[in-house]
Amino acid sequence: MLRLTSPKMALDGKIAVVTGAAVGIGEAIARTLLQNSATVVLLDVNDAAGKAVVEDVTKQYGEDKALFLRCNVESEEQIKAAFQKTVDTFGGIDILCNNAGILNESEWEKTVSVNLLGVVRGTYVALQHMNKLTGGRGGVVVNTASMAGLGPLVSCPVYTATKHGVVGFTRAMAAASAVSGYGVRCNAICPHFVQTDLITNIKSKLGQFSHLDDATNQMMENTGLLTVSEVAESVLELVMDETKNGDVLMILKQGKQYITFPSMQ
Ligand SMILES: NC(=O)c1ccc[n+]([C@@H]2O[C@H](COP(=O)([O-])OP(=O)(O)OC[C@H]3O[C@@H](n4cnc5c(N)ncnc54)[C@H](O)[C@@H]3O)[C@@H](O)[C@H]2O)c1
Ligand SMILES: CCCCC[C@H](O)CC\C=C/C=C/C=C/[C@@H](O)[C@@H](O)CCCC(=O)O
Repeated sequence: MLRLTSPKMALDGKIAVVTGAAVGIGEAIARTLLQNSATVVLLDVNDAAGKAVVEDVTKQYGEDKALFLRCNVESEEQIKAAFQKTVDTFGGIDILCNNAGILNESEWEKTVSVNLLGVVRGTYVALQHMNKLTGGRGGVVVNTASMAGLGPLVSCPVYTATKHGVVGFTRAMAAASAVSGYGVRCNAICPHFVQTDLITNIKSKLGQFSHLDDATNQMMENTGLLTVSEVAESVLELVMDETKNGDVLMILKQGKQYITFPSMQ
């Protein structure tokens, strides 16, 4: 295939928004998209860390390639403002990575609000800008689910529910978009355990299920930990491969695999 640009230029001119981008998987996603020439807007509630990432990547990729905006994905108002600022500043949105997420089985309603409702809010507001039927130029949404979106994590029933919801919402949105002609692809990643802040001090996050932390820790020991870069590379694959819509990519230490779901026909 004749490449008109180098692979690293593949996202030149594309505008990406990444939620939960200040640290962890989201930061790695943002950096990987920047490495591939996208312009990236980083959204997070951690101002200090988010601004530090932008300061660092600006040295590497130049001015006007990255912007941090404080945005709590629990707030539709803040999401609308951040996305409008993105469009006003850079001219549109081509890529959305709904990545922000927490694990807290005590504050389980907050976990639902961030992990599931935040993905719905982000997708619906982004569609107002990306949908070809309403003046957008199409694009792709990649949602960060989890292996806990494919099977139960015994110590985190609500977290598990949110991630199952992200997988189901992603697949349904992909189908709705394809049938409606929105021109927006929707995919999800399901990583196993990744070395980030989210998996530190697990016992303190399990609430009434804290007595089950041994089971989870044992699973973690058995499987090993993914790096954030390994996860970000999978997000890049789903962004770049325009054949991917409604796809769910499971990411394990020993490799990655697209999930096949039972046919509804
Ligand atoms: N670490 C893992 O083992 C693992 C595995 C699979 C999936 N995930 C998922 O990956 C995503 C990122 O998690 P991580 O491991 O990088 O965690 P992390 O705690 O290192 O980073 C999460 C980021 O999201 C931000 N955030 C939290 N609540 C927010 C909100 N309301 N609005 C905006 N930003 C918010 C945090 O400030 C932080 O910067 C989450 O959705 C998580 O469920 C994590
Ligand atoms: C308490 C830590 C929470 C980390 C949450 C992250 O999203 C990472 C989730 C990682 C692994 C989840 C594994 C879920 C496994 C279940 O699907 C189940 O199949 C496991 C049953 C035991 C087994 O079959 O090995």
